[in-house]
Amino acid sequence: MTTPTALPAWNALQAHRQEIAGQHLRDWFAADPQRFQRFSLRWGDILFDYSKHRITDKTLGLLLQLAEQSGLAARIEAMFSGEKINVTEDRAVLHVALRNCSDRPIYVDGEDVMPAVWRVLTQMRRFSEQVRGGQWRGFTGRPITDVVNIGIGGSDLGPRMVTTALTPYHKEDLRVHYVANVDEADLIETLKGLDQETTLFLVVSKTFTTQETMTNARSARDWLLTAAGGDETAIARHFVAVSTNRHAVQAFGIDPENMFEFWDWVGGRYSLWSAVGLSIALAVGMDRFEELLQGAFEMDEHFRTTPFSRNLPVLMGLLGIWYADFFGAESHAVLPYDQYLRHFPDHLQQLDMESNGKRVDLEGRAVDYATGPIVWGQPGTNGQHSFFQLLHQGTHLVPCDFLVAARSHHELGDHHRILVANCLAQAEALMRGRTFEEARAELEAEGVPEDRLDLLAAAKIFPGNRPSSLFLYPKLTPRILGSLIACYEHKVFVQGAIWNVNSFDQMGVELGKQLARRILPELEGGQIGEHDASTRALIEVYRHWQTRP
Ligand SMILES: O=P(O)(O)OC[C@H]1O[C@H](O)[C@H](O)[C@@H](O)[C@@H]1O
Repeated sequence: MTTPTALPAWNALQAHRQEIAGQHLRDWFAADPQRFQRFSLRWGDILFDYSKHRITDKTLGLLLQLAEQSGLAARIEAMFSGEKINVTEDRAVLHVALRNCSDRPIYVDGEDVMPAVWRVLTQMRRFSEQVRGGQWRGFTGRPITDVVNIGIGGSDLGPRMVTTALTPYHKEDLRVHYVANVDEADLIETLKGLDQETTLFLVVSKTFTTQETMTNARSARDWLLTAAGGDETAIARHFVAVSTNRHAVQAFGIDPENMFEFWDWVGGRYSLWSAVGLSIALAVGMDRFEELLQGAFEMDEHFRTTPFSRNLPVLMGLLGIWYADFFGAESHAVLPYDQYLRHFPDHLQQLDMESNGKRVDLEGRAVDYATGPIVWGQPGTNGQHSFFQLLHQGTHLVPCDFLVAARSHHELGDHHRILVANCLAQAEALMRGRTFEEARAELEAEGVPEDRLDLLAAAKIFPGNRPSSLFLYPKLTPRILGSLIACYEHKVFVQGAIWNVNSFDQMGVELGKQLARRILPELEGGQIGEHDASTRALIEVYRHWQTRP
């Protein structure tokens, strides 16, 4: 596999970057009435506007060449056909199989995985219908009113984000909660007001060894048993597990009958489509969950079969590379103008940063180009009243993604119109900016005294030329949401393929875990082992403060 910087298109892009250095998006728009038509894409019910990017036809041509030269097409084919592209863990990467709504078989090691996928989907349907229909009863015979998903990382963020996004579709008398943090405050605050007799726990962990999840699950089990008078048979009515590790599930005391399986070819941050999404199915019902899968499947088909020049995730991926590697942009903001998508940036942080936050390539060589960006964001309009200042006038270039629905799930005065107006206005302002002359003229018209005009006008300059994409769709339905999430997954794939990194392992999370295992007994009073002076002193002070009243 070639390092991207050695590809002819990479050098050409570097030269081209210099070529367009002094040029401004507002002039490009003024000179070309067709700019929006040329740089936007209508895919089903999703409109993707990428005309407010620092690109010309030539830029796009070169970026597409980069994709071709890097062998992206073969990489896509390798993923969809079950090749073990996660080379360090020697695993296939097949979240696409979880939403394969076609009758195409998908093979891993010569075995079609689809029958197992369908079996678990059927199990999820049966179980969620029982719980939602009130037939599944707690240990005293009462129906379930509250579901608590215990999991962290991919076993939390995806399901939490989707469940929140689909709030308008929830069954009203079944509440779904999420506990992730090992900080006891998370579990304690969640359990406040819940009733042991009517609470169902989903212990969700791919490995079933994650310290935070196991600790929370044990405390939840104790909480249940206190109310059940220590009767362990109650556990079967109140605990189900979602995992790849049957053995550990049994060892924890959860009946294998109550286990929902998934497989090592599903990465944690790509797992919401599997039984890891059980909390989603409980909240919105299995029909809606399957609509979510359908939306993702449609995006998969688009990604797999559409020429790169009209391929949504490919375009997104290439635009990200353009800024990360040729403009030095270090971060990427995701700004959903949708309160229900408030956890979308959190999910994308894990998806993108755990996938492409890598410093060695597929051959183990340290890379000398930028890889995955720092992803961050908040729902609009809230962000406008805090960090948008920096987006507009700061010294950093931050490419932004705006997401907004044309219609709300509610009708309340002109709220939604105001929301949309703000979203479009922010993208426009970032792009066009405001010149010194414009600012000065406005101030003059407002009657600002002559001696303050220059100073104020200087402060009111917006350089503009700041890039953004915008997704517009009719309404946030399960299907649209499925397509959007899958689109971001594939965008991450495209970038990882071009950067020549393994987007599917996460070695960077291990070292801290190992050291925490060493430090834990030292905090409990054991002998303090080898540490740097800082860590040792912190352990000592911690221990000292345990003895203070
Ligand atoms: O699902 P689990 O095995 O409990 O893993 C939960 C999370 O923890 C790990 O540290 C990984 O970094 C994540 O990718 C994973 O999603």
